[in-house]
Amino acid sequence: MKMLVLELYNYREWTEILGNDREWKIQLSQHSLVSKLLERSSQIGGILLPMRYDLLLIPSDGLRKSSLMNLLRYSSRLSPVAVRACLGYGKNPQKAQEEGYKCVKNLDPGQFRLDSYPDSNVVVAHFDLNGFTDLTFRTNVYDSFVEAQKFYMDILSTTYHLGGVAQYMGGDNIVAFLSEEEIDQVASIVENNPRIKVGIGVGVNARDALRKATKALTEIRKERRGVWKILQE
Ligand SMILES: Nc1nc2c(ncn2[C@@H]2O[C@H](COP(=O)(O)OP(=O)(O)OP(=O)(O)O)[C@@H](O)[C@H]2O)c(=O)[nH]1
Repeated sequence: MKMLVLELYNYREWTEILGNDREWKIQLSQHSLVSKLLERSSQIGGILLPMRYDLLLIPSDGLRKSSLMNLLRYSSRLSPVAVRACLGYGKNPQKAQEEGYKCVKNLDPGQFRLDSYPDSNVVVAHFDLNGFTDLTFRTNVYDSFVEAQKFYMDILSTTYHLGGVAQYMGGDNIVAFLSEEEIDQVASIVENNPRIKVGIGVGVNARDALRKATKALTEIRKERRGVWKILQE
């Protein structure tokens, strides 16, 4: 599996020159950059996973090298600091990003390294809590946010051990990128927990897999049965 690792070089030093009244400026800069790179990565069939905001990931199986190179040049124009990036390759998303980060740390600012590797199918597990919006026991916004974050931590730690990379997507939605070998393990996660359901998508690239995972979730809702569903075609 392939994972593009982007690093905003010397990001801490940049934040410090903004002075004490900086947090709003950092948030503005980060969300603006993520928004533009999300759009560009989706246009080429991928998705941006913001992670720490100074270290960002793009699942890259099924994406053209030329498209990734154009995206990186674009990111350099937008970023407040130099960008360096490397395409990592490994047996699962976690190993791929690990290899990518090892490579990035040896690059000069502004340098990109996109070696050629074979493509794998992209597997996305889209997890969702049942009845999240209509649970009346919650008394305020913050309780629902805390519940969603607890759910995120549960999924993050479970999929971590499967070599996955998870990202909170808003509401009660968590997506995890995994290798095809781990699909059966995902099903067992939800079979033991009636509160959650998962749609699994297998695609030629991240956007295709995400679309199928969301479609699988929608079908589970319609059928109102089953806690997991896999869509591959
Ligand atoms: N990122 C993302 N957020 C979503 C999606 N669908 C809904 N949301 C958000 O998640 C919240 C919960 O939506 P749902 O999961 O559909 O609501 P629910 O009450 O859990 O309904 P069921 O899942 O059918 O039990 C919504 O208020 C939205 O904020 C999605 O596909 N992706």
